Amino acid sequence: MSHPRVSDDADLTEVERTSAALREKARATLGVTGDGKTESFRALVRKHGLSYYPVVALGLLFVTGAFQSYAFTVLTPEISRTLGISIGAVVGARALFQLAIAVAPLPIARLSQSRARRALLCILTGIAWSAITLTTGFVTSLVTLIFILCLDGLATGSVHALHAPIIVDSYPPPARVRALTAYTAIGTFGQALAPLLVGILASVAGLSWRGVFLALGITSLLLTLCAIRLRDPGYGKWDTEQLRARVRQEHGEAADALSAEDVALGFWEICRRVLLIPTTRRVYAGFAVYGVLTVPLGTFTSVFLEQRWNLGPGQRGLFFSMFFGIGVIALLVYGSRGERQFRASPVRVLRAAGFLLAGTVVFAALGGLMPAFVPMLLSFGIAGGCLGLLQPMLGISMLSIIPAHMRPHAQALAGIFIAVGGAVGAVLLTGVQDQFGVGGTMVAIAVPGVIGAFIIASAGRFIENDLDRMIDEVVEDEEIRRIKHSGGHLPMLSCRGVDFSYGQLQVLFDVNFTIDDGEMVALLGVNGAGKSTLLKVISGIGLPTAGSVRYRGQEITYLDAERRMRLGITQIPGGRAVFGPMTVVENLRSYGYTMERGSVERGIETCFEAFPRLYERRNSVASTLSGGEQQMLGLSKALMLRPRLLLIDELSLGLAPVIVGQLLDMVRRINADGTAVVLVEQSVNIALNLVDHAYFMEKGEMRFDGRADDLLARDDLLRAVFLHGAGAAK
Ligand SMILES: Nc1ncnc2c1ncn2[C@@H]1O[C@H](COP(=O)(O)OP(=O)(O)OP(=O)(O)O)[C@@H](O)[C@H]1O
Repeated sequence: MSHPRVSDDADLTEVERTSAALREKARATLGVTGDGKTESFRALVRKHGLSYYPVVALGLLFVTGAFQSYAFTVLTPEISRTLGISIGAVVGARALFQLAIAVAPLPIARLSQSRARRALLCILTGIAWSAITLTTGFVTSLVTLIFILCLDGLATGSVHALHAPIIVDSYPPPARVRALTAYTAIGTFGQALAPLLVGILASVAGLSWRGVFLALGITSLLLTLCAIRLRDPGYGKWDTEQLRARVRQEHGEAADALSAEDVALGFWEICRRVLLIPTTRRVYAGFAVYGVLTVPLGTFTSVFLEQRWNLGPGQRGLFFSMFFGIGVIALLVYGSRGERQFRASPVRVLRAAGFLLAGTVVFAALGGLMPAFVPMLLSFGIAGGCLGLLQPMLGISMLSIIPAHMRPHAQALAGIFIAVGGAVGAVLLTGVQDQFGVGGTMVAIAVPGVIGAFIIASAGRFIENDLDRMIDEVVEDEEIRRIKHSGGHLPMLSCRGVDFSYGQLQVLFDVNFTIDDGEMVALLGVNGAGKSTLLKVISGIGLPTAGSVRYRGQEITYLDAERRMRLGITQIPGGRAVFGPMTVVENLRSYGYTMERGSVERGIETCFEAFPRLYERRNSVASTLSGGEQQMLGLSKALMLRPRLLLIDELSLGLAPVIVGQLLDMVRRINADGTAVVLVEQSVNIALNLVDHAYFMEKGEMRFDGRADDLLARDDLLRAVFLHGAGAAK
């Protein structure tokens, strides 16, 4: 028999109780109070001894980032004439620029992953893009233009990855929407100022486009220097860390000095985890449409203004100033209203964002169709107002549901979606321009825009759930630390509230499962109940859509399968768990690829001692082995790796009783040597003979969790197994 179960899950029940008790307080800590009341921004800044500097400094960096881009937008016709390249080529070069912007945030997020040095990265990239803007004045061909634009795009990456997360970490949740809108307002003001400045430099000061870039480069450098005192506030100071403190308060404990866990997710694991959040996915779809709008549309609008309305660079500069200027006004007016909306419910913010996106495209299309100048200006003005509000609204919705240290990654991914939208938009709109002229491009933008608006508004359905999920994750994490610290018992592995879906098909529902060190448990249920899926969630082959997996007290829910294997979790999948075309020895060697050479050979010896039949067939190709021999080979993986936790899926299926007996003896031995075993079995008889503790699943839910003897008394559950004719002999 396996080791007796030490844990009665009381500690984990305590975690769930605390999570439930803290949820409302936690939501308030994250700024969602449900009442929509707000204190003034100034009062909040004073109360918490904060300053306006982060908003202003980052806003200035945002402004300088805009210079190069908008000088380009306004001067597109002149640049294309001087360099002798078509408008299509310029739009293509801009698409590459967007691609560079898209790629850049990823390494920037990576650089700030383990250490909070976001401010430093922002300043350095600010200096870099100032130098690049300056150099743009010396471009002589399409190739150098593309090169410069790509460099600029790479430097601009920090805006996407780091600015909003720094703002969010610099101010407490009740002030965040306003801090973010104020930052966006300063940046948008820069977007309004940049074209105006370009217009003035080009027409009033009479500079060529090259001169304009030189002047902007110097201005950009001076503004960047104003941000030099920016410091990183640290990750999650106002939210996730506050939530942790609340957990400790709940238990009347002082802040403890536990060290951080070392199962930190890697870069791609974080990206994958962010992409699993339903709200985030929809918001990203919205960002893609935002990219279609902002990237190529700016360039086409400039050409549209020249061709349709004969506007020179100065007048075009004025036009864009108006466009973004209205965005600034909208942001200033919206700031506190947005804060109230968010506090009442973030669903409202997302719905409003959907409307605004629809408004932007519809009014931009109308602007393209207007026969008279003033109505055209008015339409674009309204579009500018809507567009200005979009980014902070999408930004705050997304960042509020993502743990602090993952926010740069989330922003970086948003940048990619904007860029992909931009690139697709450039291709589509160039096609439309060829067919229907530049006015047609303005109208064409309405279609994807309205679709994007619906997608964003639909994210509202998920955001409340996703917010609670983040809260639960942090609270649970802190609870576990506390239990560990106070010497409470934690099971070796625990799955709490696990949901899992294959695409749209949900197959696990709120599943709880635990196993102790050295224990052997059975996981039973009819075909299709979700047993194999639960094993996949534990071993990391599948990632849950909700819930957590903890192993030796550490959260591993989103850790790669390979990393889990190195931590001691090994799965022997159901059916033929071998590499068919390889020989027995080659299969054994492949299991040991994480081990040292000497131990691999020793491990192979052990397997041959345990299964002499395998030794006889050592040079045979695995696909020619019998079912029982293949299972012996599969089980040898555990003998080689000596895992802490072994997950075995249907060892006995279709095998003769004598073979099953041999295999099970081996499982017993492995377990007796200290490996905990989860045995998924169709045969109730076999399973219950081996274990003290059993689980029973039905239709994706855990229907029984208790002593194996007690399960035998549950006819209601076991009858299902017998009716399915699953081979139970009891
Ligand atoms: N790759 C997949 N894609 C889509 N659906 C899947 C996939 N794998 C399993 N499913 C579905 O998920 C549900 C649970 O399957 P799972 O294999 O986890 O059940 P099980 O309890 O292990 O059953 P069995 O004992 O037959 O292996 C089933 O309805 C199955 O059809």
